[in-house]
Amino acid sequence: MLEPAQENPFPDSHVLGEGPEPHPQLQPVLGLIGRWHGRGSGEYPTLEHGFRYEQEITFSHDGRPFLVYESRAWLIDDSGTAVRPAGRETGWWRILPDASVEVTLAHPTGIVETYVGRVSGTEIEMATDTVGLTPRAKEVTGMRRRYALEEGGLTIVQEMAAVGQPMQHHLQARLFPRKD
Ligand code: HEM
Repeated sequence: MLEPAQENPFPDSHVLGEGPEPHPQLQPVLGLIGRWHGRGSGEYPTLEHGFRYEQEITFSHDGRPFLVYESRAWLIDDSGTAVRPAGRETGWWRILPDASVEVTLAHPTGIVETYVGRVSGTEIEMATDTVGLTPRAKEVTGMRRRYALEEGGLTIVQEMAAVGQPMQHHLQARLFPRKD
């Protein structure tokens, strides 16, 4: 019997120039690949107070035409001290030959979203196509996201329709590349 491979021969990479060659379809989103870290703030009309957070995102790839996406956020107080973990999500960003994107995201809050969108230059806009909810998840009916690479950073803005409220602002953040 053959010995099993000791190492996965198809590793992910979040560093351009290391690991597999990025698939040519990833050309429009190469600038996203890497690790990002920064701060944001959020609000929603059902919440008494707005909030501030830090966020870490990793975009990686394994040579196929999709990005592996993971995001973690934690709330911070006015002095910047970490308070508690907050939004966390993971998923896949399929990049199609016409620079359209199809994204699937899963959340620990019982929510699964699919998005459709488009890359235009250094900007990606997407909106939910479907939202799946487990029986006790909060009622989220739609989300819109905009990711923009500008001035060496990544700006993210998210709008949400949820808990009986129409589509409106929930989050905005500005992230910068991490060196590790
Ligand atoms: C950076 C990511 C995110 C952060 C830091 C964040 C933070 C928050 C905070 C602090 C609250 C107030 C309730 C609480 O204290 O937990 C909240 C409420 C909520 N968030 Fe977010 N959120 C994030 C992403 C998302 C995403 C991706 C969704 C939907 C898929 C979402 C949906 C909601 C909903 C439905 C509520 C409840 C509103 C209510 O019941 O009044 N959030 N969020």
